[in-house]
Amino acid sequence: MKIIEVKDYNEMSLKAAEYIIEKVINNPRIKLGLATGGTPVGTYKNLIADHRKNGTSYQHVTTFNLDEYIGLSGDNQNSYRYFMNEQLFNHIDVHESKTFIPSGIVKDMQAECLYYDDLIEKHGGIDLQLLGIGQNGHIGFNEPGTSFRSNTHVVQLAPSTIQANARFFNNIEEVPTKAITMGIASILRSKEILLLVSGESKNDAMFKLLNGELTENFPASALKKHPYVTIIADKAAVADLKLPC
Ligand SMILES: O=P(O)(O)OC[C@H]1O[C@](O)(CO)[C@@H](O)[C@@H]1O
Repeated sequence: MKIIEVKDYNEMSLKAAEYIIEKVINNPRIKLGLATGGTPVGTYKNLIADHRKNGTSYQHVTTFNLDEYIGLSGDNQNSYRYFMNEQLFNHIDVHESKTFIPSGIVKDMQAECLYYDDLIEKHGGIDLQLLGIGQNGHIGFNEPGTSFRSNTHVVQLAPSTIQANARFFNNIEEVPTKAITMGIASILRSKEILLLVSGESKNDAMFKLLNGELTENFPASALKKHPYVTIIADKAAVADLKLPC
């Protein structure tokens, strides 16, 4: 794992955007794996600013998001489809038909899970997967205890995740308790992974990621098995941690 330490959230967001832009310029047909949550918002802002200023085009780019809440349709303001439209897709020239997010409202969720992994595979796989990390080490919505062999699946969200994500809802009761997420194996099939980590609240997760063992009790530790992982972490996230040189 390569670790890039930066000053703060803004620098992390800028560096991450530069990283992605370079990949898009080098491969205009790139398949990007995208994430939601607070962490990538600044990165998306920088991608939009660059698109407006320098004209980086996403016309031929295909995107796959990690996860979606069960029960929320795309026009629900708390759905991840809505989030992605608002935070990125509506502001760049990506084709809507090339932006994929698992559906949280179809009747047959098992079929949707199989379909999503299949869809990614049919597109030749994800070239670059952007990730955030939960305080409990979740990646996507893969909570502690998730099998490293998991493909896209339906999950029961951990109380700590519901609590952490309640800030986006009117009250905690509105936070869905289930989600559909790419599994750990689905994520690890990406050719390259870019993990963003910011803030003191992620310090403990960073410590476990760098110093802890490979264990399904800490989902992000699966990233140790991947040959091409870059982490961009800010000072608060790595404070007092010994970083490998
Ligand atoms: O970026 P945040 O809001 O801290 O969330 C961390 C992770 O948890 C999730 O919100 C749950 O999937 C991810 O989207 C995100 O990467």
